[in-house]
Parts: sequence; structure tokens; C-alpha cells
Amino acid sequence: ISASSQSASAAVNVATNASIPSEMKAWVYSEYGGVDVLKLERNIAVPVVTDDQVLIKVVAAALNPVDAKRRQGKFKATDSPLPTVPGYDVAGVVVKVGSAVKDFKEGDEVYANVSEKALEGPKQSGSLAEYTAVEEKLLALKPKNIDFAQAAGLPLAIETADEGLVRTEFSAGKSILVLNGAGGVGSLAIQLAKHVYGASKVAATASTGKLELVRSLGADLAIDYTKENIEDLTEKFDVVFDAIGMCDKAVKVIKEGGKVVALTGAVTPPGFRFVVTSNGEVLKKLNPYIESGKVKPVVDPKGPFPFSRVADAFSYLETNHATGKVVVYPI
Ligand SMILES: NC(=O)C1=CN([C@@H]2O[C@H](COP(=O)(O)OP(=O)(O)OC[C@H]3O[C@@H](n4cnc5c(N)ncnc54)[C@H](OP(=O)(O)O)[C@@H]3O)[C@@H](O)[C@H]2O)C=CC1
Ligand SMILES: CC[C@H]1OC(C)=C(O)C1=O
Repeated sequence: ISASSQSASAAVNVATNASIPSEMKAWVYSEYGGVDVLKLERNIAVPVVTDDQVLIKVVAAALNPVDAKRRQGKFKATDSPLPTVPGYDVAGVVVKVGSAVKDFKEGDEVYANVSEKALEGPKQSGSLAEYTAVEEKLLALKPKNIDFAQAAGLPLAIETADEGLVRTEFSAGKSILVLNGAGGVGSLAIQLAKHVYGASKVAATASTGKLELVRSLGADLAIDYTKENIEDLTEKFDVVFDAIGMCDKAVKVIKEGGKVVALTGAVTPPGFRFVVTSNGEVLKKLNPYIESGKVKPVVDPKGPFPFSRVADAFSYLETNHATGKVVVYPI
């Protein structure tokens, strides 16, 4: 992949305004529903950048459960209008910059979560396309040591993991239990807690076949959720990071004064839920940990899925058993 990445950059580097087409290939749905509403169209308008945006030639994208939930109409009240080109996570090369853009230029290799608010007016034209337009404030330069496919799997998940740790005021010396440690967010929450925030102890739940993976990411204690119930744990934690929707059980295993942050599902006090905000500054803050190898992207080995197989990629993601990130590459 890294060789192709270099050729991808080289190929895109020659792209100039003159060579940017007006139409592109993109995955689109015009109605809410299952994966059957996804269509690969060939004549979708290439987004026109606003002053504060850059146009990215997409090299790789990644899927998130929110893409599926949005397509199912679960957030239609605050969604942008149909038809939708889905996709939050992108890695690619800048081919055009808006007049107010200061920190990026044509040829920059970048990555981002393209929608500042995941549920409130997310981008109508997202990353599952040949081009996408992204606000400068959401972007960061791609870490040098990972390829575009690996980078594409980071933005929304790592921003969510970091925001959950910040919102629970997680800090060095504290203990944390991550529920769903093998998923896209959990696999990064383990690493950030351990290798960035200095956790004294990281526990994580996963199924039998994924226990070794979560240990390799930094979990001191791997709990097999197919054999143990977390509410039976005698150990209590400073923070529980619920990435599966078990807040009612999570609140039973925190210390006095401990915190529970939930990503999905009903919330039981003192637990709370948040929706991730995209922010290039978070990616920039974490880039050194990625470039040092302390924090590694986890890409599901069933992928990367080629652009033509995006519907299959969603079907796999929606089994709720993907490991790490479902990546789409090449595009
Ligand atoms: N609020 C927000 O801003 C955000 C919310 N989310 C939400 O958080 C959740 C997790 O997202 P993400 O990490 O991308 O999801 P994933 O699709 O990556 O999660 C898949 C993983 O879930 C694991 N899993 C399934 N059931 C359980 C269980 N009972 N206990 C522990 N692990 C389990 C699977 O492991 P196995 O195969 O071993 O069962 C699999 O590895 C989703 O509901 C998503 O919508 C995500 C990002 C942002
Ligand atoms: C309300 C949580 C919702 O927001 C995101 C980004 C998800 O994945 C969700 O389930």
C-alpha cells in the first residue's frame, strides 16, 4: 500500500485546477434504507470549494457506524438534504485551496473527518467519492509513517476516543475500562489511555478471539464479554468508556466519584453521552504519537475494500463484528 500511496501522491500532484473534472464517481443514496439504497454513480458533481475549504482527491476512505445509522434515517431530523454521498473519514491529496485557506497547499497529503458535527448537518457530499471538500479547520497533514489506507481509518474514531477521555477528565495514574476494545473507537481509546494519557491500568472487553489484540494495544486486563459480565467485576475503575451501549452496567463498576462516558445507547446517571466534533487540531496533537508508533491504526484484515465494493464493506461493518476500521481503498 505504501508504494501505491507514493504513486497516488505523485499522480495527484500533477493535478491542477485545469485537470479537476466537473463530475466524478461517488457512492450515493437518494432515499433512507438498507445497503440496497447505495448506488455507485458516475456523474456526480465535484464539490466546489468555499473560501475556507480545500478540495481533496480522495485516496482512501473509512466507514463508521454513524454512516449506516444516518443512511437508515436515524438522524433524518438534523441530516443534510438527500441525495447523500456518505463517508466521514478521508485521506488524500489537496488539489485546490479556497481563497482564505492559510495552512494547506496543493499537493499536501491530508486526512480528516469531513463533518464538524456528525449528526447536525453532516456533509451532503462526503468521502466515499473521488473528490470531497473539507474546511481547513478539520484537516491535518497525514502522519508520515502510515499510508493513506491506514490514515483514513483514524479521524472520526480517534477524535471520538480523545474527546471521551477529555470529557471524563482522564489523566495520568487513573484506571479505565473500555467496553468494546476491539472496535474502531475502542482500539484507539485503549492506546490513547495507555500511551498518551498515562493510565495506571487499562481494562477492555472483547470476544475470545480478540483478547490478544486488545492486550497488544495496551490493555492490562482483557475481559471476554462472551464469558464474563462486567457488573460481576469486583474491581472498580476511575472511568468507563462505553463504546457498545451498556451504560446501565458501566455505572456499577466505577469508583466513588468515577465517570462513565457513553457513545451510544440509553444513558444511566452519572453516565453521559456526547457526539464527536471533528477538529484538525486534535489530529495535529496526536500526530507525534502516531508518527512515533505509540498509537497505531487498526485496519480490519477483511479490507481494505476496493471502491467498487463499498456496499459489501457496509454489510460487513453492519454485522457489528468488524475489528478496528473498515477501510475503502483504492478509490
Ligand atoms: N457518540 C459518538 O460521537 C460516536 C458514537 N459511536 C458509536 O459507538 C459504537 C462503537 O463504534 P465503533 O467502535 O466504530 O464500532 P465498531 O463497528 O468498530 O464495533 C465493532 C466491534 O464491536 C464489538 N462488540 C460487539 N458486541 C460487543 C459487546 N457486547 N461487548 C464488547 N464488544 C462488542 C465487536 O467485537 P466482536 O466481534 O468480538 O463481538 C467488534 O469488534 C457504535 O454504536 C457507534 O455508532 C462511534 C463513534 C462516535
Ligand atoms: C448519538 C450517537 C451517534 O453519534 C455517532 C457519531 C454515532 O456513531 C452514534 O451512534
